[in-house]
Amino acid sequence: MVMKQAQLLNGKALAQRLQSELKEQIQTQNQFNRPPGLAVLMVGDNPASAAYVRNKERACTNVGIASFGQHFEIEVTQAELEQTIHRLNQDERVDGILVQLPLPGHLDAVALLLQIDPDKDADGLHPTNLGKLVRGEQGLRSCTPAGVMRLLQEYQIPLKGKQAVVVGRSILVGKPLALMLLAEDATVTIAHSRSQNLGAITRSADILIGAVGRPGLITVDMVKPGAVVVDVGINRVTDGSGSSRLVGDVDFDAVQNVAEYITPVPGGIGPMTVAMLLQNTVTSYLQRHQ
Ligand SMILES: Nc1nc2c(c(=O)[nH]1)N[C@@H](CN(C=O)c1ccc(C(=O)N[C@@H](CCC(=O)O)C(=O)O)cc1)CN2
Ligand SMILES: [Mg+2]
Repeated sequence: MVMKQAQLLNGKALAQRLQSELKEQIQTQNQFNRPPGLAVLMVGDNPASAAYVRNKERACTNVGIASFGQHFEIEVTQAELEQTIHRLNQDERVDGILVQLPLPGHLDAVALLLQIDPDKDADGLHPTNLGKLVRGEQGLRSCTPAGVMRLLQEYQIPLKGKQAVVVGRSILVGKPLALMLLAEDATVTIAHSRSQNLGAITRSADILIGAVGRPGLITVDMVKPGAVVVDVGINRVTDGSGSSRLVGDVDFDAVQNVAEYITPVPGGIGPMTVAMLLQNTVTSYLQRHQ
């Protein structure tokens, strides 16, 4: 039997297009006599975080957003970081501030995010912006879930009345994504690594999102034929020969034979996260001048 392969939801291509559009928008509008500005705060030397921060800063340069990022030694105190955020809140050149997560254990990320001016909250993680999402009001939206929604929209995936299952309940992805799907009239279930009968839940999904951070969590028997499968997991795994590669939470090779659409890792939601961050920064830039 010839199996029909799923169509790829190409986040990398869409992210590149969105970046080109933002670049043009920034070049042609430039109405405030300065470029938009983004400050990425990074603590310590976690190699994955350092790579993401480099990605973000490179993307800023590409589209014409000025970077005001700072890298701190792992010993930095909560007070020092809070002072930096307060200074950036006051800095007129800065439209977006984000704290790269995760932070080392001695720092309180929740308390830190609370210090960011909600109008400069490029990651959409301040309680004010999360509260606006819960209430269905406009506000800055978290980048990874916003990237998922934008990619689904691009491929005109119908959401209204559909069963969406989000596996993962993080504040960065699972919870906000569930609310965004709900706002589009999907019927939403949040499951997680402790859910009983996970396979039975995921098999009910027309739209299945893997967002736990565990390689191979979503196996082919857990996917309804014809489902749209979005893989938010980004896991670096090392194979027997010692070389490492990135995989998501979904067993891509098997699942692509039953799904209708699927996101690859890499090249799916990761690049969309960066594109949404740039977009949020430009949105703040425009709104701060209104
Ligand atoms: N403050 C935040 N921290 C973290 C977030 C976030 O949105 N805000 N998300 C993740 C990491 N992340 C951004 O920070 C991120 C992860 C991956 C990518 C990406 O483009 N991945 C590429 C592959 C890159 C590679 O080869 O290593 C892809 O998937 O194609 C961008 C951003 C945790 N922390
Ligand atoms: Mg992310």
